Amino acid sequence: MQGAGPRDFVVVANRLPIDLVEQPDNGPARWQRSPGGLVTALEPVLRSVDGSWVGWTGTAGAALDPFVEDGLTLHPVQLDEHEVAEYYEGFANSTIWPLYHDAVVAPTFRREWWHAYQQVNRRFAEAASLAAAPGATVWVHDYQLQLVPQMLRELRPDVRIGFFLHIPFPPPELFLQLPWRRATIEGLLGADLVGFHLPGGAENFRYLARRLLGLPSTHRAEGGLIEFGTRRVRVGAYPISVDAVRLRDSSAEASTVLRAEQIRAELGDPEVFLLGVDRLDYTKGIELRIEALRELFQEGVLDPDKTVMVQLATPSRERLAAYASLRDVVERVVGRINGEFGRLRGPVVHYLHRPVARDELVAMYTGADVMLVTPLRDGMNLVAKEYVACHGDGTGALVLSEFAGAAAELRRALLVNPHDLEAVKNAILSAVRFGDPGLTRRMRSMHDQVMTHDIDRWTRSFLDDLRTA
Ligand SMILES: O=P(O)(O)OC[C@H]1O[C@H](O[C@H]2O[C@H](CO)[C@@H](O)[C@H](O)[C@H]2O)[C@H](O)[C@@H](O)[C@@H]1O
Ligand SMILES: Cc1cn([C@@H]2O[C@H](COP(=O)(O)OP(=O)(O)O)[C@@H](O)[C@H]2O)c(=O)[nH]c1=O
Repeated sequence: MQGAGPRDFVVVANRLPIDLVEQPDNGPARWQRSPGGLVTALEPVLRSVDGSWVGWTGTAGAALDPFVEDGLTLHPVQLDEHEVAEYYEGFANSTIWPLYHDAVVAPTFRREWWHAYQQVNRRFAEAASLAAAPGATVWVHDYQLQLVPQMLRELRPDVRIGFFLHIPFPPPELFLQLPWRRATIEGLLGADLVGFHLPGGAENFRYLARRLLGLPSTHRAEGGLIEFGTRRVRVGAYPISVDAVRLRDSSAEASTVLRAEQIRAELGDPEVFLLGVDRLDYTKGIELRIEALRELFQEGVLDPDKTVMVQLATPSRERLAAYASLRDVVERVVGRINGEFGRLRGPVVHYLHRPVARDELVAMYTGADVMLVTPLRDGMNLVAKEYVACHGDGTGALVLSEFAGAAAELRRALLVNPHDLEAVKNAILSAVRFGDPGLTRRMRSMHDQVMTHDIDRWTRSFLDDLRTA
């Protein structure tokens, strides 16, 4: 293991894999795993190549020197309070995040947020430039850092730059609303390879490069490269995945199986155990799946005495009004269903508004009969793949929104349009037909898909293409 000096491989993402979290009692701040699928996916990648990771600590405050933590070399990027408000909460999460997720909440366009976004992207590019050895490969991630590829190329023409977008890349009619649309496409074109989860995102990007910048692409047969000045930028689809072997193996461990049984017992040994696992985000469709369950109880087609749902909802972007009001909505629907159908011995929906550790999560996946994944729009949704990886024996059922990137691969899930409440209800009813051989076949086929399309394959396919781009 080298120290914190320049490396041949550098990951650049908005967040480090660990966050510095203030303690409520004014105790010393503690490091804690950062939320979200990007960290789940990239941590094993970085460990396998002994590179370094450039990112923010999740807290406004003083600059920290690079350091090594749990075997990972981390280069913290500092943000002050103002930048957290304007770059992270503003441009990243109140402009780009809603715009790229079908505008399910109206995006806000503010010039001062854009200026903060440019300023912070420049800081990340400078930090990446310091962290990268001559000729290094630098892999930039996600919507918070779309300008970094171009800025880094200006600073370090010697490095190879990949960019991967973890959220959907929107259709042109939405993207064109962005006042800084040309600068955003130019920023991304600083990369040698721009990757998306789905072919549709790659197509949207090629179309916009042509329409906004007049840049032609080569024919598909020649790779659909965008010709940008003297360079050719490769664009492609690389659906991200999970550490499938590890999940399969840990779900089969005796301690996990025992914990899964204990969880069911703690829930009162229900006949049906439904599970939801999300960041508390308005894109995830949490409230609508609980409403579907309530209607099924109300109509008498599902028995609340024999059914329990666990909904995990990690706190996310809590200072933003859209997230605070979502929390109110979710807590209201949870209160309503429990008020109407709960018993003295326990609620029908157990709602945990805090992060849950990986081991406990794997035990929940293993024990749950039905996984409910109903986002209105989602780049991929690793939770769906994690559940499938934990059910190699063909047990379980997955209700999955058509609007999650994962639906493109998990075609044998019980696919639903999450805007159609009756469809969600029907899918839940199909999922609880235990003993139906059709359900077993579905789970086995999806398990094979996830085992053969895992995180290693994603990493290799992106980095191989970057190497030859
Ligand atoms: O850093 P936060 O603001 O707390 O948000 C957490 C992460 O959320 C998003 O994750 C996405 O990446 C997943 C892996 O590719 C994908 O499965 C999911 O559909 C996306 O929503 C976000 O893109 C990350 O940058 C955030 O760190
Ligand atoms: C609630 C919860 C989740 N996790 C892990 O977080 C990620 C979530 O990734 P996904 O792609 O589904 O969505 P976002 O990136 O959040 O948009 C997944 O790996 C979960 O296992 C967790 O570890 N603990 C939790 O409590």
